[in-house]
Amino acid sequence: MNPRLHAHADLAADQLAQLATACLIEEARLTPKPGLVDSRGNGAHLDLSLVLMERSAHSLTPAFYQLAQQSWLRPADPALRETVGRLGREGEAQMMAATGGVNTHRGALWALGLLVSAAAMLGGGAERGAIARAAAQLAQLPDRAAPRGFSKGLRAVHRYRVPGAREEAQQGFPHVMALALPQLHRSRQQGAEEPAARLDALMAIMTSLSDTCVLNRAGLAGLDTMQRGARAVLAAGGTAQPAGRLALAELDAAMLAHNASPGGAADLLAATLFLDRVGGQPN
Ligand SMILES: CC(C)(COP(=O)(O)OP(=O)(O)OC[C@H]1O[C@@H](n2cnc3c(N)ncnc32)[C@H](O[C@H]2O[C@H](COP(=O)(O)OP(=O)(O)OP(=O)(O)O)[C@@H](O)[C@H]2O)[C@@H]1O)[C@@H](O)C(=O)NCCC(=O)NCCS
Ligand SMILES: Nc1ncnc2[nH]cnc12
Repeated sequence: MNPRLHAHADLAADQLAQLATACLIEEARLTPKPGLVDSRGNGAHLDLSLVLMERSAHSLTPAFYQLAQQSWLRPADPALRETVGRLGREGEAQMMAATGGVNTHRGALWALGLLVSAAAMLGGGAERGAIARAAAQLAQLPDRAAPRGFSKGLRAVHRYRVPGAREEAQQGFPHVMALALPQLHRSRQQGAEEPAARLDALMAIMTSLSDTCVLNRAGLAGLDTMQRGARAVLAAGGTAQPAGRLALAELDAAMLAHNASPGGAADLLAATLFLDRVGGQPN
């Protein structure tokens, strides 16, 4: 690469990494989220806190930067997939070191890592649909260096025969593209303040996601509670409306009663905030 292009790629990689980190922090701070860590407290989690989530988000900035830099203007091929897999695993190790071994953002690193790579593959200026499709192409490629073995997500995917984090990415992030982004833009257009529009986008994801975090902690009953509760919030006019706010409080109480936390949905909200800002005009 010539030196000027190199400098441009470095700057763009830095911007993508800072944006991805900011989206993680904005997701974590958004309040009130049902069952999740937010500015009020730890939700259904004993080992997580807002301070830890923010430390974790910052620990991932170098990984996002490396992912963007190494993916700059490259095609989705097995060589890039293996590089992205290696950088993802290194990023996860950094995150675990920063949190003392607590899994804060594994799913978020997966989703945002692929999207950061995809945005860089397309040279930084692509529209969000193209970025999601490029991320899906990467996710569909085999990573020969990936260790095989047990994960809590895979256990839920097999036990309940549902799609998990892998499938969400391989399908081009349908919960982000078809549900959360349209809801975010609709709520803004209807006059909702930004936090309410973001909470509505989270609700849109929760109406249909098979969140393996919820399944592992609370089974199909917990997942049903999450999906029905999120639908009730949106049917009541969303979180900008008093009735929607009441339905959200009921959903929070129900999630806590199930000891359930929609960590996968929270990751996809961060991905939504990223694509909202990186991928062009509202659709
Ligand atoms: C593909 C990987 C994400 C691995 O996925 P897998 O399903 O095999 O394994 P998990 O370790 O369970 O991670 C999946 C995480 O994805 C989030 N998630 C869940 N459901 C969905 C869904 N339907 N769609 C999208 N995303 C989803 C979720 O992440 C959040 O929850 C985490 C907390 O989870 P956990 O520790 O299980 O839960 P707790 O209840 O807190 O635990 P206890 O208190 O009970 O102990 C938190 O991290 C959130 O982020 C799932 O956990 C991916 O890791 C992978 O293969 N990476 C390889 C490297 C690579 O190729 N990277 C490329 C891009 S960088
Ligand atoms: N706010 C949050 N609370 C709990 N788990 C999460 N995973 C990602 N964001 C989260």
